[in-house]
Amino acid sequence: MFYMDYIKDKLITKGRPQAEIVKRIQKEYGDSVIQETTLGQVFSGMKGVVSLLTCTSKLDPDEGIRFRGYSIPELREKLPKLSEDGEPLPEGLFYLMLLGELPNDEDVKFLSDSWAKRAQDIPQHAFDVINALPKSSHPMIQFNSAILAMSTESHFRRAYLAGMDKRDYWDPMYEGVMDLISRLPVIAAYIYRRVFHDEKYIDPDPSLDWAGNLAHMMGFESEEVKRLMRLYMVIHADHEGGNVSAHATHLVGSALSNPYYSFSAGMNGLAGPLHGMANQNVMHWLQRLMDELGTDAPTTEQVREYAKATLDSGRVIPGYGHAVLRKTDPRFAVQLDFANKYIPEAPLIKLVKKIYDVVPDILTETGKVKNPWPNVDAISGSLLSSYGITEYPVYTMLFGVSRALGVLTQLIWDRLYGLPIERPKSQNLEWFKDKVGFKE
Ligand SMILES: CC(=O)SCCNC(=O)CCNC(=O)[C@H](O)C(C)(C)COP(=O)(O)OP(=O)(O)OC[C@H]1O[C@@H](n2cnc3c(N)ncnc32)[C@H](O)[C@@H]1OP(=O)(O)O
Ligand SMILES: O=C([O-])CC(=O)C(=O)O
Repeated sequence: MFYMDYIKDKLITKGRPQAEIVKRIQKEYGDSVIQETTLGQVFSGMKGVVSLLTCTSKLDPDEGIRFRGYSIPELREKLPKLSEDGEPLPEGLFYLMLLGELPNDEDVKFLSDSWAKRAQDIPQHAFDVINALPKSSHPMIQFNSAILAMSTESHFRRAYLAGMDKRDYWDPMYEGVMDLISRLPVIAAYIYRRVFHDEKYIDPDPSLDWAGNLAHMMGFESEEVKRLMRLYMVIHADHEGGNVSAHATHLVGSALSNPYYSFSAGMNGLAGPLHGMANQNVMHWLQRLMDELGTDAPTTEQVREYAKATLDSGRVIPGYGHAVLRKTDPRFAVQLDFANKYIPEAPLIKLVKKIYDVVPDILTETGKVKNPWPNVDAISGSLLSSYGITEYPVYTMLFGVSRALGVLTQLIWDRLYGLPIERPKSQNLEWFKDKVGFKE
């Protein structure tokens, strides 16, 4: 057993009975049919196939994400903040996802302090690995290389090799997850300053909260940027279990890979243009539009033509569409609210709104896009950029720092539940043809 803090104590008190339920339900109801699966679902990326047990958050196609039952507007109201007009602290969301209950100010302070302390012990070789890469390599390459390099510190790997009882795996997993989450902002800020600010690094300030400290280490001292960073870190944290980064983390973790290996797998998925990298691609798409038209305030007709040209050339419009959502993403809506409140005149925000007016109709006209509405990525980069974080290539990395909160919390719960290795069945094309009676 590792050092017992009160959060761990609460976790195991809640976790043991839940683990018992998982075992019992599997034993008593293992043969119950819960769903039928169509060939269309398999061939369209397993959409709608219920095949994962995830407790941290749940996605409704119309309402969007709820974290342990709480929507984003509810979180903004109920989670601890540093000031009345501030945004909720990501520490509080982590607490909620881990324990299923709302934290108080002391809980959040405990996590801020604990993460600040754990962030001090990053092994030098994690920075050496980053420095060995060309600065021109994408920040996600540098970020993920550092994550893998830090796996030398894995408590889980050591405990496993030492022959730990499998019922206790959650414990070193918790320790590794806490270390990893605490260290990601330091790594991300280091990469940002290395690539874009002449290697002029800024030391962490342990008196700051986790997201505030990230803004500080990146070189942004204003309360406004810190507030935005807290919001960004909260809204990107989790999107139930089936999205690529969450699923990849869970899948690799199911082989009892340590949290660093598991999270690294998730980050490789986040770096794909249809997932987290869409936030950077939105900015390229907007930039090209402004360059081609020579204005940051195009007309409706100009945006329509530009969007149509994108579709005609066989590309997707980044920031629009979703595999599950069927309405405007509430994460888009909350960022738009934020922008309307604080920076309504920012040219990029006006452009985002113009695109929102035009693109859904164009996507609907294709007759095939299931969700023509904007997702989180349609605005996040424009918001960051309007606040001075103008370097697009770091946006997915910032998304990754936030995503750690949800997917790594779930990894602790995976080990608490005692979930086995994941191994779905695959079949070749002949099998599917036979199954449905397909004739050539
Ligand atoms: C944090 C996140 O990961 S949010 C998502 C970020 N990704 C993006 O914004 C990229 C743009 N969006 C997309 O590519 C898609 O909407 C995805 C990847 C998000 C979802 O994909 P799917 O679930 O397969 O979407 P859907 O079932 O609606 O796709 C049907 C067709 O519409 C197309 N389509 C979907 N969204 C778009 C779009 N934004 N622009 C153009 N075409 C689109 C698909 O490419 C597909 O075309 P095809 O039949 O010729 O292959
Ligand atoms: O849910 C998804 O598939 C993609 C997404 O929006 C996320 O992971 O945040």
